[in-house]
Amino acid sequence: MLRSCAAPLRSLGALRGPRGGACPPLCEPRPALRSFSSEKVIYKDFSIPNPSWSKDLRLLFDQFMKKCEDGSWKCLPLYKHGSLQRIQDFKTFFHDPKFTKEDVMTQTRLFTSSFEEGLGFEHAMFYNDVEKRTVCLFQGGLYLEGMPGFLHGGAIATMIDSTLGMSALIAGGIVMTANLNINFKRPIPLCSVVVINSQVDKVEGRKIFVSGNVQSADEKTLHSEATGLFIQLDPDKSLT
Ligand SMILES: CCCCCCCCCCCC(=O)SCCNC(=O)CCNC(=O)[C@H](O)C(C)(C)COP(=O)(O)OP(=O)(O)OC[C@H]1O[C@@H](n2cnc3c(N)ncnc32)[C@H](O)[C@@H]1OP(=O)(O)O
Repeated sequence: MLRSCAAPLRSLGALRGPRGGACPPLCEPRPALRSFSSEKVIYKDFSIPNPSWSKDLRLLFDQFMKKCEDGSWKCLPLYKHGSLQRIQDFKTFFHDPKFTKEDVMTQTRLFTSSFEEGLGFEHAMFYNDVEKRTVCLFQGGLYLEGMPGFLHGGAIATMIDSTLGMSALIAGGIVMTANLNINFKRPIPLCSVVVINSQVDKVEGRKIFVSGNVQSADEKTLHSEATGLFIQLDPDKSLT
């Protein structure tokens, strides 16, 4: 029997905005309670400003929060373990305890949320349902260095994958990246703030085509352009 795992993110209650009641005032911690087996664990939402955020990042964040007020944009929560419902969906349909045991699963962390404050991927994501666009505000920290003083290409690719992936995830439920193409056009200085834009271009069956770019906060520099193909997972197929 085909089990549907393609519930759009919005119907899973993971999107939040001031009107929706889930986005609390700026700069307040937004803890979430998740139960894992019989254990209750408190998770912190990492998409809120912290002291490592530069003025530019705070300014952009505030601008996007303002856009959330009329409901056109939603801020997306970021936990060390990813979107809670998505985790459960993936686990239900695709996690194989043969490869990763339950006790190990309790210790995992979402890659982009695994650095200490300010040293890694400081970011916040916003989504516009009408335009099918996801925007990520990203400040890459000191531990993401590639060439001296600049961000590592892999770190840039990670955030592009995450942002384009979020667009695909919202459109198609549980997806994985099948293909990601990036043209790196200008390097990104460490600790600077960039805006990653992404939108769903086309959906063909289980294939979700997404494109995007990375721009400086003042929109004067185009750092990268990217396209991605994300595949909606088939619950009748094993991943391994
Ligand atoms: C900040 C925190 C936020 C958190 C936000 C998090 C967002 C998530 C972003 C991170 C996601 C990742 O990095 S995921 C990690 C990296 N990705 C992976 O490890 C995936 C490894 N690959 C796979 O497991 C598999 O190839 C799949 C699941 C992608 C597809 O396998 P499948 O389900 O068997 O599908 P399959 O039948 O092969 O293909 C379905 C259709 O897609 C086409 N297709 C498949 N692959 C390709 C391809 N590379 N290029 C072109 N076309 C392709 C096929 O031709 C077919 O077309 P047609 O015949 O139907 O026309």
